[in-house]
Amino acid sequence: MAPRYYTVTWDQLHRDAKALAWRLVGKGPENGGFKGIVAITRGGLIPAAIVARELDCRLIESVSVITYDEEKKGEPRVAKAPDAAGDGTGWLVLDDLVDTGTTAKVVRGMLPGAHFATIYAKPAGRPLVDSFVTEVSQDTWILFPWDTEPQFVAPIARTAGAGGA
Ligand SMILES: O=P(O)(O)OC[C@H]1O[C@H](OP(=O)(O)OP(=O)(O)O)[C@H](O)[C@@H]1O
Ligand code: HPA
Ligand SMILES: [Mg+2]
Repeated sequence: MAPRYYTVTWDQLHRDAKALAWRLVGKGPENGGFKGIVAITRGGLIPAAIVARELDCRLIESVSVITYDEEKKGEPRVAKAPDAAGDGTGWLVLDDLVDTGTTAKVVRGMLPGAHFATIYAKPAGRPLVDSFVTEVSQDTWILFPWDTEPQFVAPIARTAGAGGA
């Protein structure tokens, strides 16, 4: 069956990232706010930039998890560890979405003390996140604005084989 696509525009991403920030404000070291944000590259970078601005947070760390290699499909590899975040206690980890949970499992293993948040969550990965905004079905592929661009589509009349006026 063809996958369902959920297209997210820049406007929608900004709105959803701010909705996530609303859920996170007032959380973190006993309400004083998080020590810092760990962005999971690359998809978490833009959400982290938006949430950092809304939470007035200026300490940003990153972690790079590569979940496939040419040789071994699906073996997650940590290309850059989030050294500044220690065990994650008092830190907020951000990603764009959780799908199977593979990435989240690896990052939670490194940062067990962190609050883990994503903008979008699919059912399989949902148990791994502490906060998220929108659930999408497992068979939906989210198209992010950084992966897409508006393009020309022919008028229906031309694609339906009918002659135009
Ligand atoms: O729950 P999972 O099945 O692990 O899928 C979710 C992860 O997949 C995507 O990243 P990807 O690995 O494509 O790398 P990128 O963020 O650098 O594009 C997305 O940004 C999440 O990090
Ligand atoms: N969309 C984009 N990237 C992804 C997805 C998705 O639904 N799942 C895992 N990586
Ligand atoms: Mg990613």
